Amino acid sequence: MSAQPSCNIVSISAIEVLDSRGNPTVEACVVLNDGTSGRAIVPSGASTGNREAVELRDGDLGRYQGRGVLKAVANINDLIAPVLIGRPADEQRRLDHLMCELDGTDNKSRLGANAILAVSMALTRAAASHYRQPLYRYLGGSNAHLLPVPCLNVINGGQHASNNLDFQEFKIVPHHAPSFAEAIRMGEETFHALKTLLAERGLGTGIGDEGGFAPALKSNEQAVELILDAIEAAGYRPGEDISLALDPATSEMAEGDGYRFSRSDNVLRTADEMTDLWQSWLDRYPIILLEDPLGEDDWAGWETLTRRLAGRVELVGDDLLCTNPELLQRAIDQGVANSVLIKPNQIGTVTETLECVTLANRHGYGCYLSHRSGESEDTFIADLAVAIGCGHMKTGSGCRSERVAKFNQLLRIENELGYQARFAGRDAFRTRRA
Ligand SMILES: C=C(OP(=O)(O)O)C(=O)O
Ligand SMILES: [Mg+2]
Repeated sequence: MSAQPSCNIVSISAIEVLDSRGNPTVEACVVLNDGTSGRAIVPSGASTGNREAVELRDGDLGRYQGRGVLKAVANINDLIAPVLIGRPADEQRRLDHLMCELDGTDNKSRLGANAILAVSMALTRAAASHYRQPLYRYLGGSNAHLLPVPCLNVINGGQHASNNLDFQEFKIVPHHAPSFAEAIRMGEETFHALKTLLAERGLGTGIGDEGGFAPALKSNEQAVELILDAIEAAGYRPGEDISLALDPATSEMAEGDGYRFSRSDNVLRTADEMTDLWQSWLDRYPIILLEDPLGEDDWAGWETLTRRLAGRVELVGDDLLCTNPELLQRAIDQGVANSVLIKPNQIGTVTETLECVTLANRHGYGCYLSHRSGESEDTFIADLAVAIGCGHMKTGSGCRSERVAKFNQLLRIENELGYQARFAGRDAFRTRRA
């Protein structure tokens, strides 16, 4: 029997590249002694949670209005590379741990979560390439077979558009499909039907950061009603074939103890009034997932909301939980939410992302995988979705290449898996109490 050739790291390098908003971000490249390599680009959020790991920006260097990432790039080239070179790339947990130790802070503010994650993801890719395995199989093993339900963000508001919608994401969820490919087709047909309908009604068809339309509308409700009309116009049944998911990103609306809808009616609502509002929306509309229905500091409000609504809808903590196992443990202990949003750059390593997924699985919480509003052509999260079998993911809408890249990667994976592939469907969504 021949010995397995080693996969020692021979070089790690980084450069500044651009994200989908035209802002700089970090790309890392890891090369191994067998000649294989891995490359990864980190994304960037706009409506970020306060407890996210720190994205290091240059701030005062006069480039890109302070948004440059040359410090993060230098941290990879000068600080991380010397520590990791010579070590085996398939020791992901050890290497991620070493980077965290080298950083030495609770929130990765010294090296930058953007620096650490770029290397962490590039290491995974390099190791997968060394073992000649697709990324989803290297990460997920032989059980990686479940294709996620795509949640397409077809109307953008909040921090992702400069219109008058308070809520950030209005998504369609094509769950009644035999395959991922068919679900994407249903989603894109509805997206195009929505474009036609907006144009017919004299509404704008320009798009927001995540590729959804960003029209000026009378109310948040009107966005939902337009989408329901579009689903029917495309020939599908709202709630049966295609349901709705919302991310109102309410941390952005928090004011004192309440939430101000400053873009529409300007009313300040209490947490209880917000919960009443969501309950009335659940009564009226086929919504199966609500993300950040209350703000990141409103744990008391979340407890009540979870008691009232977790039996009816998936309640996802994004800003509240920040892909952070410690915050997720608190949610589990307090009976808050029944699902966690998974964004690798909120926590900063592949290892800690997988730890958060494991914790969620152990306690019956859903894992809802997510892109960021500032994305790139990197498709790591598409493979990650299949690897962890999370069953549902959001990655924007189908007219921006950085979002389409993820759909296309999932189409490739489904095709490659052939008869082994299974589409998650509606069962992927939690409707149970925490
Ligand atoms: C994807 C999101 O937006 P951002 O990347 O701006 O945080 C979100 O809030 O879920
Ligand atoms: Mg969110």
